[in-house]
Amino acid sequence: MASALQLHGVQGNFAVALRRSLLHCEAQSGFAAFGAPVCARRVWSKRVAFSVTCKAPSSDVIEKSVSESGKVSSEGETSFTCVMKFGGSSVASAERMKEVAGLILSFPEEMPIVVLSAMGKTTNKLLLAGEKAVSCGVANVTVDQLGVDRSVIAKHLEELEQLLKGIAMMKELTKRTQDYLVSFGECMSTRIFAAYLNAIGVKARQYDAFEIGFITTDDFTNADILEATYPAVAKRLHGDWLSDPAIAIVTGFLGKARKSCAVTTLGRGGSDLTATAIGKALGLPEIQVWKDVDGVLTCDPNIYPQAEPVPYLTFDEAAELAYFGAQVLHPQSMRPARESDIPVRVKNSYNPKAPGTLITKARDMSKAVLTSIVLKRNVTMLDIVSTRMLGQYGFLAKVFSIFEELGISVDVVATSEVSVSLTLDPSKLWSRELIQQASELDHVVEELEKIAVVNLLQNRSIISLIGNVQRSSLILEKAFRVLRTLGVTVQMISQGASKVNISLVVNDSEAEQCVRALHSAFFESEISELEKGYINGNGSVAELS
Ligand SMILES: Nc1ncnc2c1ncn2[C@@H]1O[C@H](COP(=O)(O)OP(=O)(O)O)[C@@H](O)[C@H]1O
Ligand SMILES: N[C@@H](CC(=O)OP(=O)(O)O)C(=O)O
Repeated sequence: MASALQLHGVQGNFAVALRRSLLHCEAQSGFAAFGAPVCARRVWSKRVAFSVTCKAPSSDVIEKSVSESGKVSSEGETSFTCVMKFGGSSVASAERMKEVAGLILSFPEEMPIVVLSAMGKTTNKLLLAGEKAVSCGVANVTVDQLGVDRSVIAKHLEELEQLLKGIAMMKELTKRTQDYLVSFGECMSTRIFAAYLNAIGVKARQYDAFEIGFITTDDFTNADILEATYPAVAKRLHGDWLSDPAIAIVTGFLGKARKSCAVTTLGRGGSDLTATAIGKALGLPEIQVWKDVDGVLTCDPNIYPQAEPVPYLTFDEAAELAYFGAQVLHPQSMRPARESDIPVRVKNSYNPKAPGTLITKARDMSKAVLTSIVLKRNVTMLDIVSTRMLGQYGFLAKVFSIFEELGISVDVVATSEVSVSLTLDPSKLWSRELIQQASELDHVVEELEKIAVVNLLQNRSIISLIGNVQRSSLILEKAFRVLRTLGVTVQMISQGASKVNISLVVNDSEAEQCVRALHSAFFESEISELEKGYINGNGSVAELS
């Protein structure tokens, strides 16, 4: 290992620290304004050959676990330089896979660990196939188009067929079986991609996450990664690299349940979390998530196509944005990156030159007001008013203990001495089902009615204003002027717990119009004078009445 360090003339620890501080400077100073962050990466890569081995921040963990295997020196070095995650939209077809391969190879200085999602909408198709117990058949076509031998996935296609027959016979699809079923999507996309890289002469090795140490809870369809994952994954990837270097192609989204040892999934969009977890495990200098948009945008482009990329975000902003419904990032994906302080770059695989979004621990907030607007639809809200007199202590404790007993998580909360309004989290599959199951909601209400008068309000939306809450007066003043103009009544507001988010609850039917008008007011300077008008659904400006 020492020879690698001598060869490049850079001490591993120093290399990581230097690259991190460059990224930090970029976030603090808006360095990207002088050129895309990718340019900064290239400059850096030229100055310091980036195949340099580097000591990872979590090296104490790696050091211990890997040295136990006798495969690595006590330095705990790794030669992977970054993790690159490509989502379903990036690898939707054979053509796209070729482009992604070209993109990876366009960074010759990088030795990436590549995390892949299932191709295109495969996960949805598998879920549908599970429901209908019929086959989806997308993978065979791709294999032929890439010139990859069908044997690469033949075993999986056979198994999948058997599984679907079994489901059809049993007429039952449990969450555990559902996870096993959708795992075929990632298992096949990674095998196809690795085979393609090898076929074009680039050495690649495929890994199933559940075979290399991704240990999770047994919460099928929404499992959490357990701490034991990090040393295990580091040991395996690192050890393999040392004995036989190759680009690693890892299945996103999947894990292995600690108790049952069955395949689990990390919740929809979970490959982002796989990528950040690998970044943390190996202490890599950067985590890249490649999407089909130019980074994290000022709002969902499906609601408002004029949404703009946000160049810099903090982990806190990104986590809040993801938690409150921005599909672009998995809700838990920022956790490993934040814990190990590894920058995350969100890039567009369809437009690699676009700078994307750089997510770091801190950024220059001196000019920041609003960063992004996020909408979470189909939320259930509860107004709970104590039946006791004023000054009743223990009321909130009782309310929340009921939610704890019933295993329901709560999003936004606003309280007074004798009442509490809150929204129920629809992001987890089980709670989505819960919300749909009137009988279970009735049960919640029944329990709460023992201590309070309860009003159940459905079809609500949470609009989250992510940004600099230090400027909350300005944000609220602007936001409420917009909403007043639209004639929208805000049913709940929450600010305080989070330093980067103000949440407003409105009716579902009004929410999209509110987001468009708020976007116009906060992000489009030429029409930001609220008094002048507001943005209609089609993007035109309407006069105020
Ligand atoms: N604030 C936002 N910024 C960027 N994209 C968003 C935002 N909100 C919603 N999206 C949607 O998220 C999509 C990207 O996320 P996702 O589909 O999970 O990507 P991938 O499958 O490539 O990982 C975009 O195509 C866009 O439609
Ligand atoms: N394929 C899984 C996991 C994933 O992360 O997908 P994507 O990266 O395409 O959002 C899903 O559709 O949820």
